[in-house]
Amino acid sequence: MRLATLAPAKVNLVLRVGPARADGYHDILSLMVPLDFGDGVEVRVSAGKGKVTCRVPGHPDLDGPGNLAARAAEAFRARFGVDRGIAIRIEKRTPVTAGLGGGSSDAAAVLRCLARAFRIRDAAALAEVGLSVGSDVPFFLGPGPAWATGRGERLRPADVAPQDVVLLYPEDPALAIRAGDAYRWLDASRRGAPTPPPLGRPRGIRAGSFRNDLQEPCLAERPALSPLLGLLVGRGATKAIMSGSGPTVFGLFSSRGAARRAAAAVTKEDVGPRVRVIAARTVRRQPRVTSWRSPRSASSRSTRRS
Ligand SMILES: C[C@](O)(CO)[C@H](O)COP(=O)(O)OP(=O)(O)OC[C@H]1O[C@@H](n2ccc(N)nc2=O)[C@H](O)[C@@H]1O
Ligand SMILES: Nc1ncnc2c1ncn2[C@@H]1O[C@H](COP(=O)(O)OP(=O)(O)OP(=O)(O)O)[C@@H](O)[C@H]1O
Repeated sequence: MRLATLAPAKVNLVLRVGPARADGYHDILSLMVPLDFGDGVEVRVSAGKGKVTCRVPGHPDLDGPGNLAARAAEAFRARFGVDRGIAIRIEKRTPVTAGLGGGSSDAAAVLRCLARAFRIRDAAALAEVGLSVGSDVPFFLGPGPAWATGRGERLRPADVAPQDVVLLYPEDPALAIRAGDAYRWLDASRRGAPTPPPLGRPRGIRAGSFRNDLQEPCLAERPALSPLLGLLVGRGATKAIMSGSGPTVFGLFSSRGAARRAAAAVTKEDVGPRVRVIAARTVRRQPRVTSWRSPRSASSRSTRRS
């Protein structure tokens, strides 16, 4: 059986971060929204016993068992007692280590495909498997925009009208930021400072309240990101913030046309040759899974949508 879906990138419109917990993670309050671009993920389930394999054409560093998508498939097999072979192929379009949740989304896409293939309807068990792979994975298993609390695994759907955004992703590896470092820098910046106010609860969805607590410490460590935020505002963004643990920054625009014009107006002279500019839109729903069965096992419906 062959299944395919899109693994959307995400932005955090709000990311508030509490103090470090005893387990090393932080409680967050985040408004997470999928985008209309991302990776293509294909999963082939063999008829008999087999291994998990993972290929990412053009990204040999992401091939193999260490890929979050492969780890999700292994965790799925262990949790649901599956021993069939699973071959994963990822068409990588989302920038890597960008703060756009690419790896987590690939992992969730594989879990969505496998849940469909093995008729798993226990959403809580699937979310647990996802969380064992990463804090952002449960969000990508959900239906769409959501307020995330806890480590990111407690989700409440949010009604977010499509937002037009321009992303600026600096490709220079010296600017990459690992999520653990971003949280550590925040903790260090808060040492000796007054205790931050409690995280509060999900609130109304207003551009004025969009903010990211990881931004300030990340800009202190990566000063080259500050001009990118200024540039987005200079090109008409109503607000510009960093996504997740960065280094991607994004600006919000009043329409798709305004976002496209702003993206086209950002030149290499403005940002240098190594900043990728992407005009995108937030979406209300995660993409669907499509499946094909081999002719022998096919029922009367050869292509179905969930
Ligand atoms: C920055 C965000 O992308 C916002 O959505 C997420 O909080 C990070 O999610 P992720 O990349 O899936 O992160 P994980 O792989 O679970 O964790 C990587 C590291 O980030 C830190 N981490 C992550 C999530 C969280 N709520 N608190 C943390 O302190 C921990 O040091 C952890 O070891
Ligand atoms: N399928 C995958 N796609 C991208 N990165 C992956 C994948 N599998 C493993 N990785 C590794 O995971 C790390 C984080 O990559 P990813 O692109 O998910 O970061 P991110 O966008 O910053 O994530 P987040 O926003 O969830 O913190 C990278 O070091 C990368 O090598």
